[in-house]
Amino acid sequence: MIRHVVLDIEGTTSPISAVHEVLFPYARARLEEWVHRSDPAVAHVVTEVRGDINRPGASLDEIVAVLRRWIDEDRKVAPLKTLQGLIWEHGFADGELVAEVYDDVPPALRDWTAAGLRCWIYSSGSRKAQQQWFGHTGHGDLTGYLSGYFDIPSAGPKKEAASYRRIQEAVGGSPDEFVFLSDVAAELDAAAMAGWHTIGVRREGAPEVGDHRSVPSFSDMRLEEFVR
Ligand SMILES: CSCCC(=O)C(=O)COP(=O)(O)O
Ligand SMILES: [Mg+2]
Repeated sequence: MIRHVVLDIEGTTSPISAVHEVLFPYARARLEEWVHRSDPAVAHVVTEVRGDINRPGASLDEIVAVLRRWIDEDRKVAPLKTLQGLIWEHGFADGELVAEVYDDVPPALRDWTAAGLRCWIYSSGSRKAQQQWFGHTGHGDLTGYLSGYFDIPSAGPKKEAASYRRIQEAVGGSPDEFVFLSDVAAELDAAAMAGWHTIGVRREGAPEVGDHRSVPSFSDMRLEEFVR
């Protein structure tokens, strides 16, 4: 029986454009100023970037250039995601950023949690970013429906089966109690390899998701199919 619904963000709960055309440019425009801040969390990010590029002596200007390139290439790497999360946190607090979630997401979260399912987020965005995102949506604060958040540092990359096993171990329960919803076939493949149920979410115009059962929106998922 399904007990845990694990959700991807970009392309699943939220439009890809909300991440790529709003969040990414917001962080990109502020990177330079942030990298030069004397803040221990930022210093940790800088050290991690230097390690990732194997250049312990890289200047801050070089770090900024690397981070900008990673944003442009949509690289899902931990130091970039951590720094983006720090920058976005301020944007949400100031009211400059509001998270866009599809209209069908809040009622589905409400219905699933009311039926006893636990809902979790697994995204490449940092946990801080995920919490800010669901705390500041155009539909209000949705964090009350969420049991927890997983990101690259806490679970691992989304296209590796081991990451889903780590989430399952952290949450508890057997693999067949988990269902993962995502728009990316390789992520669904990895979850299926870990023994999870999978549902492809194909928002308008989205590509196919291989052999996984798919739905165009959360409203098209009948709860009884989950809890049977
Ligand atoms: C709102 S969290 C930030 C989303 C993000 O940075 C990202 O890269 C989206 O990755 P996902 O794993 O949700 O596709
Ligand atoms: Mg996605």
